[in-house]
Amino acid sequence: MNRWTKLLSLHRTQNGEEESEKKKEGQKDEKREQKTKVKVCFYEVEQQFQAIWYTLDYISDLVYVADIFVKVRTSFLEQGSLVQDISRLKKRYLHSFQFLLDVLSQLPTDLLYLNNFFNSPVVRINRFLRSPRLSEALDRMETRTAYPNIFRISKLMILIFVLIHWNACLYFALSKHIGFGSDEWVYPNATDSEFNSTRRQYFYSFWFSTLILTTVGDTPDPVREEEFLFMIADLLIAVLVFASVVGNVGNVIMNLRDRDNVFFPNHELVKSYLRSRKISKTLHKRVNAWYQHLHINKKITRENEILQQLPVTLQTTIAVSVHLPTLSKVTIFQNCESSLLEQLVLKLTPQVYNPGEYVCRKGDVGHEMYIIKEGKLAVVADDGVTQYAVLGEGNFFGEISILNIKGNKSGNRRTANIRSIGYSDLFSLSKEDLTDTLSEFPAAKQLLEEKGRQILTKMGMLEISEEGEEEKEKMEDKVARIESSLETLQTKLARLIVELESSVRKMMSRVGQLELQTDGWEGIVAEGAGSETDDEAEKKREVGDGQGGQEREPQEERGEGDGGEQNKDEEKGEKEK
Ligand SMILES: Nc1ncnc2c1ncn2[C@@H]1O[C@@H]2COP(=O)(O)O[C@H]2[C@H]1O
Repeated sequence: MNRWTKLLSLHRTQNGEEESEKKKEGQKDEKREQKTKVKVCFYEVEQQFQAIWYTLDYISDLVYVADIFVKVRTSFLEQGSLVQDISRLKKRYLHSFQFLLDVLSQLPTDLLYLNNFFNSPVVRINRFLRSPRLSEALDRMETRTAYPNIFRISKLMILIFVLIHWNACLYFALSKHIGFGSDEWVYPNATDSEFNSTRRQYFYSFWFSTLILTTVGDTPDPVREEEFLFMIADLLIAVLVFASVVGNVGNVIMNLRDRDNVFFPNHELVKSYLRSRKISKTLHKRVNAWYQHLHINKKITRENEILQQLPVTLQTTIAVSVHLPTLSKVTIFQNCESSLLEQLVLKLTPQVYNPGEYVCRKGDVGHEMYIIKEGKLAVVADDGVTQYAVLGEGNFFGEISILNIKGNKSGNRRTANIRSIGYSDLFSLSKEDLTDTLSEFPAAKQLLEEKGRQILTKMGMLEISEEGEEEKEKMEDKVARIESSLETLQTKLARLIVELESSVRKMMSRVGQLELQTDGWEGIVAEGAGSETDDEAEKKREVGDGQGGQEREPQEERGEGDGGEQNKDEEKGEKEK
């Protein structure tokens, strides 16, 4: 605060001194003095509102300092995860180029005011180093605003305005440097009462600058070299300004048209088609009325296409939040699982019908069913006048012809005419999508079929033949029998499994026992082999001879003999095991 008052008082005393000097010195000295004041273009404005200028300057400095704190605490993404650790954030910021710019922009260059030569706001030029941060902030705002086109145009206009303002200041400063009124190009003589006021000076300069930068008006021809240079630089900038204005405005218009084309079907295209095909006026009017209704009431019929740019989960969430109020009014969807709604919601196609238009006609092949979002529709007789029923918000229709209800005499044909009473907003759901979804949700399918059956019965279009009844009973019997035999099979299988398990256990224990028995045999067999006596060898030989004698025995006995050998082999095998 002290510094601020000191700076103020310093400035005031300097100004006071300058004022008195001005009075003392003559006309020649005045010109020299003007040259030093060129640094500040509209000097009087600066003098008159010094307090305001200083306050604004230091408020903006405070904002810059606050921004440094914000920047230090701004988290960043590292390998997809958000880093919020303060020490890491600090370290990152302190090592960044942004930090260097921020420090340089906050250097207290205002102290140079103390030097008479630098006594000009130009000493604060280092604050311009903050401009990348400003453009970053503007970019963020542009992505967040709900009106990006208006924002873009406003930003462009403000930038052009600032550019024209700076150019006006430069023009005035140059005029002052050359001498007011010294030729046609410069600012007219400031001593002239008409051009004396600061307001007039600013407005004239701004107007002059606008003429040059927008290249829309005739400006006096430059006379001096400085004037030529100024004009050349300005005209070059003007080309860029003009190009960016045209480009940006063009972009905005394109965006608006694109948005309209995505939101609503292209009216111009259909119009020219109708013209080229010489369509009758009444039909033309109906088409126009439909387009008008879409535009005026913001009925978007291409929601699915617009949302397609988003990931599926986001699409579903948005679609559910938009359409849930309608779907929750539909009786069949009221108590159903949320997953069914989620599956359905992306398959719904919005459709809008004009008053008196038929949504479907009796006898047509049904390809989709409809859910009423808004409006009223009538089930009408073929005369188009007699109304059987009126359907409203939350009702659905068109399901009978696509559900393949058993006994439906009309098959896949529409059972009634449905006509829109006023404008009506519907969701259509194709046969394929409905079948796909309902295959996973049999309860909803049953409800739909039940409702269809009720209507068909009322209309006497449901066929319940005796043959059909018998067939049904037979089928039910068969199903019951299959069920009971399945149950018996299941019990038998369970018993078998238990038996198998117990015999496996028994076998294992037997094998264990045999292993224990045969453990000591190897050693005994080896010993026996070594001490085999001549008598034993003799006995063996005799046995061998006996076997040879058996070969000569009759057939019946051979069988027994073989069996005896087989038993021995089995015993050997078991022992080996
Ligand atoms: N009396 C009625 N009341 C309500 N809705 C009906 C009536 N008659 C027919 N509909 C509906 O109108 C639809 C016409 O096409 P669908 O036959 O596919 O399915 C029909 C039913 O959903």
